[in-house]
Amino acid sequence: MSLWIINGKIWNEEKGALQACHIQLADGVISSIVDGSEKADTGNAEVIDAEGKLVSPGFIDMHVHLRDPGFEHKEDIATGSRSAAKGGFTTIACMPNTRPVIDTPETVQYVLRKAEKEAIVKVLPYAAITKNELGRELTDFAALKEAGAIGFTDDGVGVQNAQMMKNAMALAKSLDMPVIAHCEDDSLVEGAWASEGEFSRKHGIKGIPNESEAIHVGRDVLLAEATGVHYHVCHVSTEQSVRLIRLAKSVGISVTAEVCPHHLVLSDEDIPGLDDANWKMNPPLRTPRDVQAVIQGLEDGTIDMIVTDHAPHSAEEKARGVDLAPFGIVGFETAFPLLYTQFVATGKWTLSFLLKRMTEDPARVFSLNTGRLTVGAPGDITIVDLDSEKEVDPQTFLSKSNNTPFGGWKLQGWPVHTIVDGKLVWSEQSK
Ligand SMILES: NC(=O)N[C@@H](CC(=O)O)C(=O)O
Ligand SMILES: [Zn+2]
Ligand SMILES: [Zn+2]
Repeated sequence: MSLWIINGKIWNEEKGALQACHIQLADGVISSIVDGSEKADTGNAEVIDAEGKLVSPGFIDMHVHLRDPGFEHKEDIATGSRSAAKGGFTTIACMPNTRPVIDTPETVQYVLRKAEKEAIVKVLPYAAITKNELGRELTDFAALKEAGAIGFTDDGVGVQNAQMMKNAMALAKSLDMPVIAHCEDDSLVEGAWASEGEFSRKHGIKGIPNESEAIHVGRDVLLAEATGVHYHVCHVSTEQSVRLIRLAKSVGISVTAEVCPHHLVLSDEDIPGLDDANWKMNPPLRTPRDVQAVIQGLEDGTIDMIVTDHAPHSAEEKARGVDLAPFGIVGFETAFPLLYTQFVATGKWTLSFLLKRMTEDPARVFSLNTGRLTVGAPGDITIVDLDSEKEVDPQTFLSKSNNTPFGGWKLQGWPVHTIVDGKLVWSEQSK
């Protein structure tokens, strides 16, 4: 079976421009790329007429929450994967803060088997650093790796004990596996949900200080230096963290980092008030100065990639009020149009800059065999209508949850087809 994508446009790096082309996919891989001025010999193959739309490597999201097992009222592997496909993602890496926590080989296998049966995109599971993410006892890293985990993280909470983190890093290093860290010192955060800044001052509420994140980043880059592990920082949100990662990279420490669309686009000063928990996420929206610093960090290569941290929660849970509602927002179905509209359509970034942070760079950092459009590469492709403009309507999300602060935003550049291993898995027309 072969599939042709005709009349699309791919980014040509040398020319710094989009170039017309036809792409053939066969046996799951990209089998030929033909210049758009030539005629594609499609024979009796299935054909997608991309009509001048962007043909990109499928987006890769190395930080997502699929909530399966245990919290399937928020999301499950099937719906999470459909939501991802609609956002143009073809590979997603899911976090272990499920119930049970993904801390045994059996649970890793559960995720992989269910993904094999029900997911329409590639799902890569992380396993927990500590049992039940309680920070007390390391999991069996060797067995978890053997079962198919791609890295270790206690995302959702920070590893509070430095010796525990150092032991985890040494063990991960011996297995050639990365440690992925949610950086948060609990003692500095207690009871707060918004950042220390204009918003917390105006409303007279306790703020989360920037050091709560950066103190772990500083500790961990030193531990990464001591152990030699590949250390990856989750959802970087502060100026201080960016500074520490930049310094660590400059002295050759093996550190990489990610940032979320919401931390690039929103600050605490955008939070409308105290009655909408769709503005509550972890890390919190920081000050405009931090937003500028994470943008700068991404632009100068300190931060390697963009991830959504897709964190679905039910409407009922989010309606409990800002103090009681869980932290987190969904991200798959708004990520690309949000960043395209804010940074590419405004001329701040080139299209290729954005695409690389969502394709090539995560693939490079996590050694994934995908993320590029070359003959022989897996047929993971996203087709985007860069001209289409649409309002974000959370009610139309394929995710089970619709906890987003971006409802009603008018955005440009919506994915229209998603192809995984040469197979069309989602189309705008099919909804
Ligand atoms: N980001 C969030 O606000 N929430 C995440 C946990 C996490 O990513 O730390 C969740 O699991 O809901
Ligand atoms: Zn986290
Ligand atoms: Zn997360």
